[in-house]
Amino acid sequence: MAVSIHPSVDHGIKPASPGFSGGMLVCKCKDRPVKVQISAQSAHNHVCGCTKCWKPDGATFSMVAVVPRDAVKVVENGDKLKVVDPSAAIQRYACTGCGVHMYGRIENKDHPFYGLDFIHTELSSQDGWSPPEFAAFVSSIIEAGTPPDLLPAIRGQLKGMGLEPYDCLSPPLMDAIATHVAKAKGTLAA
Ligand SMILES: N[C@@H](CCC(=O)N[C@@H](CS)C(=O)NCC(=O)O)C(=O)O
Ligand SMILES: [Zn+2]
Ligand SMILES: [Zn+2]
Repeated sequence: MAVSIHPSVDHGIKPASPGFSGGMLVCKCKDRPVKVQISAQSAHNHVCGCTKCWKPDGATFSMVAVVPRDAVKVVENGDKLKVVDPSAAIQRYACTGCGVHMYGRIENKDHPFYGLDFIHTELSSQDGWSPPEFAAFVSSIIEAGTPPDLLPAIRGQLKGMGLEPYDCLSPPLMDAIATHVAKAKGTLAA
């Protein structure tokens, strides 16, 4: 039986709208919801199976994308936000009322993804965000409680949806990380 990958992809993946330039992320609190204004189209959207990324109820994967950090502005009820794990590379700001992660920020200037914030575009009622392109950290769903013997079928399900499964990030993103590291070490090919 097919699992729910994520509610935003289970019934088809919506395409990006040309010229789309952002929207409002809203948490799930009825009272005083946290609102975060995003003033850019998302990039590198993907589903992530890791245990750290926020997943809606019933979903096996999170859906997560990046935007430039200066395109992220907390506009309402930011007093409800708290960093989930201050020791993580990505500081995930979660609503203390409903538990939803509103954005994730990297403060380490040497990190390959410094300057990009992580967001869950499903928290916005606007259509037109860039769609997920691949599935990351697929094997990590086992750590979150998925039976290991379901993995071959889940990888097949992801492929059938056009979300190529990887057990880390996609090859272009892994190459970008390695290029950053090689530059820092002085080993990048000329
Ligand atoms: N197997 C681990 C993988 C965690 C992991 O490395 N997640 C990736 C993808 S979001 C990452 O970049 N994490 C950095 C961080 O959480 O700060 C888990 O599921 O907890
Ligand atoms: Zn909330
Ligand atoms: Zn993740």
